Amino acid sequence: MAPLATSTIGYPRIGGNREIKGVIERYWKKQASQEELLSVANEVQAQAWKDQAGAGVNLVAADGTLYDQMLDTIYMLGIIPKRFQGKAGLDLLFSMARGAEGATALDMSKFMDTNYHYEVPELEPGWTCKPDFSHILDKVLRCQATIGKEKAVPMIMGPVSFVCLAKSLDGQPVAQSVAKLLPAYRELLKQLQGMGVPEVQVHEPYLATTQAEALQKECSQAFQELAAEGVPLNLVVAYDDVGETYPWLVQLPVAVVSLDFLGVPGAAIPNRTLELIAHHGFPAGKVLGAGVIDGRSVWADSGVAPALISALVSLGVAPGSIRVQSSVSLQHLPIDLNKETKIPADLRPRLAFAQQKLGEIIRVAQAPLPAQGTAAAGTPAAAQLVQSVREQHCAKDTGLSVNVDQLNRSEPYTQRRAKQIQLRPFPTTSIGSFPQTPEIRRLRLQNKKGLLSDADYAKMIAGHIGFAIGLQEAMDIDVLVHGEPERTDMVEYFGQELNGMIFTEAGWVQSYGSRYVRPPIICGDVSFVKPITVDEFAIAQSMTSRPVKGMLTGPVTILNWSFPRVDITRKSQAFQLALALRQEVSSLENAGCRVVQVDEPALREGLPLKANRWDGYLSWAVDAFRVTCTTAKPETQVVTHLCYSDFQDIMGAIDRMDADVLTIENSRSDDEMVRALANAKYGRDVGPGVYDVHSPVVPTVAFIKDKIRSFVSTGILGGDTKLIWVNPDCGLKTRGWAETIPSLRNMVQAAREMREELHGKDAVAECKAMAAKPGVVGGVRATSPGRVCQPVCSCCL
Ligand SMILES: Nc1nc2c(c(=O)[nH]1)N[C@@H](CNc1ccc(C(=O)N[C@@H](CCC(=O)N[C@@H](CCC(=O)N[C@@H](CCC(=O)O)C(=O)O)C(=O)O)C(=O)O)cc1)CN2
Ligand code: MET
Ligand SMILES: [Zn+2]
Repeated sequence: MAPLATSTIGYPRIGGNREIKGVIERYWKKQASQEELLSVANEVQAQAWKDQAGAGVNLVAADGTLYDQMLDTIYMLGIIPKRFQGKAGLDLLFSMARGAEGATALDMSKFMDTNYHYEVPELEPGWTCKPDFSHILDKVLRCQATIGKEKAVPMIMGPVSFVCLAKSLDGQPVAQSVAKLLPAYRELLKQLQGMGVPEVQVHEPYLATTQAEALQKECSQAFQELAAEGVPLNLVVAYDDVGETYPWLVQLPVAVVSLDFLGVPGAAIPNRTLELIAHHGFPAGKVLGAGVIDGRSVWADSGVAPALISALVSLGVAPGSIRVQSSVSLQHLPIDLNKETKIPADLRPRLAFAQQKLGEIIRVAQAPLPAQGTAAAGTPAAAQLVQSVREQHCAKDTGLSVNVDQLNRSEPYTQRRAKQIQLRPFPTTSIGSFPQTPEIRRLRLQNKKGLLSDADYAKMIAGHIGFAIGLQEAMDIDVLVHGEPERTDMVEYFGQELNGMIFTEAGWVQSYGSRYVRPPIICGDVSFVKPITVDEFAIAQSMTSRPVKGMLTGPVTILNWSFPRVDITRKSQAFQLALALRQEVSSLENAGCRVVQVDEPALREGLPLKANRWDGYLSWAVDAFRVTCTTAKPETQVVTHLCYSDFQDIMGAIDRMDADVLTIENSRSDDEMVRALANAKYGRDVGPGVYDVHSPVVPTVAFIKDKIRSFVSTGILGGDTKLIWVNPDCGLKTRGWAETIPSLRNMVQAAREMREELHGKDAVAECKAMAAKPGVVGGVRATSPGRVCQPVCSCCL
């Protein structure tokens, strides 16, 4: 029997040795010319296409980007916000991504439910489309020249997803905006057809969301028009099943429908794609792009892919119209397992990175097939088939349960808060990381290469911690951080220290632009080995009598930013992580830590794309966070940090986290979250970010004071403004000291002035009373056990 056809729908774009990062960062520093940049980029793309075609894939997506595919689409369509007009070429592209003099960057947002960020298009009032197809056409030409015309498939972001993932500032309905784009898309398709492409992939990831159920009219209209150009279209919907849209989606006038059969690795509720086909059938005459190789998981296929393909054939889909491909673009995976030298031998055969996934695609396409059509769609036999695939291949719950004590702190906030550190109004702090300077990175590299001993490395790190502490004291910050210099990354670092997780040496995955991560791999039952963060905390606390925060990454974020197991559920893994991190919280407490911060920036991105699965996710995700923290004594202040705003719709879950202090990214969302917290009558300490950490611009004192005033004006905390913390939006690791020092200094000054302005005499009296209490030395309380650390503001000294 002839093997099935094969295709790819996206591949890592960063280069086997992170060539794109290297050359772009040099270009930004004016150390590489435009010619060099483009020549490296072309070489990286050609290599990726050759790797895919060389592995035997029939149809290869002409992927490749310098920064982000959505940014490329914005550029291609020429939907340029006014503030960038007048710019062109790479200057325009990078200005939109990173901002320029007088023009703030486009917003960045999480792409679907991944740790990849895309540049958010802006549809300004009166926006127009002035397309420039030269780059995409050039890319397709190069791809054709590299692997042959019959294999090179252009890929574009579809018009519906483009509009729905954009910021619609003109208030126009989706249909109208899509209609405005269609002439440009049609023109592009016409030109591509002229180049003799076999088909065009139109990626519409948004159609995997619940919101897409309401977009039938928009999609029909769009695809009718696009199909009129005559070039075969491949509608690619990845990241989940298409749910309720399936019956009309498969009838759209496209030649190929590419679907994701796997969804999120480790999901408890199986992806419904097979079920939908078993129920409704798949239209004859169309090709099914069967995304059966898991593009989100580093685990090698354990048999689910051939089982899914066999099921499709049994359900009557003709083998001649099935294509084997990955469930989502392989961009979310590291490139090559062969680059790793330290993966345990027993694990290696069970893993597959992007390159190895290509081999799996080919193998599955060659596997023997059952007889066609033995279980007609819509019959009990079809349902039975789906059931059996599920039973064999779905993640299992380990039944790990947590008891009520582990879910609740011993005292409610109202009772425990008074036992925790008491600070002046508008206390200041930061989110954790300080600039990861080239010097720190160099130390780590030297240590890795064996040129710097572990002991010397630790000493140098201690020096950086000392610098951070001294600086914060000098700036009069209230609650200090050690600065996280020892961490490569907030998730990778924990992956290196916990049982059941391994990390890679070169397993880079693009997070945004030129910033990459090496997600750890959860490969067994996760458990605590020994304290992870205590040494650095203790060094920091020994240098100051002000409270230093213990700094942990929460269980949900570690899970969402790692490659999870696929044999047990995400929930089971989250609880394992929580029980391990819980011991870290205790270890910190035992070392004298009075404030523990448990970061959960990825809590929101883990939300399933289907709204009806939100409650299930939030229930275990928040429980896992609680299990981590409930071991804390009432006296210990638990802080959490969330970024990426937009929590209005999960306010109940945020409240249920029961953190004593909630710090949130805020400055780019116009206080939307602060208002939402105020409206929800959120009742615990909050620290909305007062300035954007993604920009090198130093915020002025006046700017920050305005921010604080705006928080107060929302009526948050029922007007009890003393519990409003003053902190930046997020960690400062990607910033330099040159802007960090003046920014923090202005932040402290702004807090000081606002304190005087709004709390005036009261605040001064309180500080004096506090200074008079036993244990307070020179305005700062000693840190002997049982005593509360309490810096007192300068007005009382
Ligand atoms: N996992 C994760 N996801 C996240 C975030 C996050 O912090 N972590 N934050 C949000 C934004 N995402 C981000 C992702 C990456 C970076 C980032 O700074 N990445 C660094 C890499 C960080 C790192 O691991 N650095 C290593 C250095 C690794 C390295 O490149 N070494 C060089 C040599 C060292 C050098 O010359 O710099 C080499 O081996 O060749 C270290 O600190 O030791 C980068 O791409 O530049 C920032 C934000 C959302 N998602
Ligand atoms: N503590 C972490 C930091 O400051 C939190 C980052 S959230 C992406 O970097
Ligand atoms: Zn953050």
